[in-house]
Amino acid sequence: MRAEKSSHWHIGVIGGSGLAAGVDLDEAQEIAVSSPFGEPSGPVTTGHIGGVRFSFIARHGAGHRLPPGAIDYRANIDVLKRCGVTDVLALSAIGSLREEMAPGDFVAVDQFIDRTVGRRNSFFGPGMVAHVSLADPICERLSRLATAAARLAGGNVHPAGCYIAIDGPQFSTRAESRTYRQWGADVIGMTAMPEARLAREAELPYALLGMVTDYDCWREEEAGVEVSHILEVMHANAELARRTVRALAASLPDVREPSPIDTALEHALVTASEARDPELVARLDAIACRIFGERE
Ligand SMILES: CSC[C@H]1O[C@H](OP(=O)(O)O)[C@H](O)[C@@H]1O
Ligand SMILES: Nc1ncnc2[nH]cnc12
Repeated sequence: MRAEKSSHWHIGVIGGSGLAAGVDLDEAQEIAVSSPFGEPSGPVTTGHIGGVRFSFIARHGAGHRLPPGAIDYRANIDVLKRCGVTDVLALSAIGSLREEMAPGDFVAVDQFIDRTVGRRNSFFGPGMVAHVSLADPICERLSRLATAAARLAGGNVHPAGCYIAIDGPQFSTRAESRTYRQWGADVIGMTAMPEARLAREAELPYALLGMVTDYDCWREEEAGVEVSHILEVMHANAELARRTVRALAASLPDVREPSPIDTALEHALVTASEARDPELVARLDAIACRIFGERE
């Protein structure tokens, strides 16, 4: 028998731009957790809301120190997993590529187009190869719960949307913005990839609530997006994000039923035992604890 996840929820919240102050947790404790994959964006704040455990990490670090390309997404996911997180809710500022997704709205992202390059996008590699499925990159259950919570908190929520991840740090050109619309992308950001890929490899159900801050630059008659505007919108909406997290805590079922994502690595590992790199396997002690805790 492989170790099962606990039947208690432990939600990891990744707070994006304008949300570094975190969520209000009871008996909050800040802990520095280290990762064999690198330097996480900062400490993890762990605590609870009404009996549900939450752990929070600020994606860009305290004071928004890190640009999207310098965030160690692997370390962030690894430390959340080490803290015992069962599910991850990511909160992000997003640009809208659709008229109907207006600034101030939430979008519960359900698909991605990944245009990022050169970011470390896997925990696996030579000596331990894994191919997880990413057809449905978002946990439908957590996304549904988060959507309902954001509505209860007073948000206008679009229940689906395709997020295109760009490297940045520059915003897009008008030609790119128009192209992404033609590709079927609904919203744009710089951080959800490889974050969502890595959460899947870590067997962590992942949902992304984006808060629309701008219309990027595809509306020809308007000036392109400016970061000062994005941060203004996010600061104005930070309380809505915090209320959403509280509403989520109140609405989670008492018992966390297992998710198929809890066993995403089950048939994904392809490297024969004798061909495995022991050093890499050791680094996977948290990410693949369910597998290696038993076999190695
Ligand atoms: C500060 S504006 C651009 C910045 O905001 C978004 O970050 P996050 O997803 O962490 O909220 C966007 O992806 C860019 O990194
Ligand atoms: N227009 C935009 N492009 C990329 N990332 C964003 N984050 C918020 N708005 C954005």
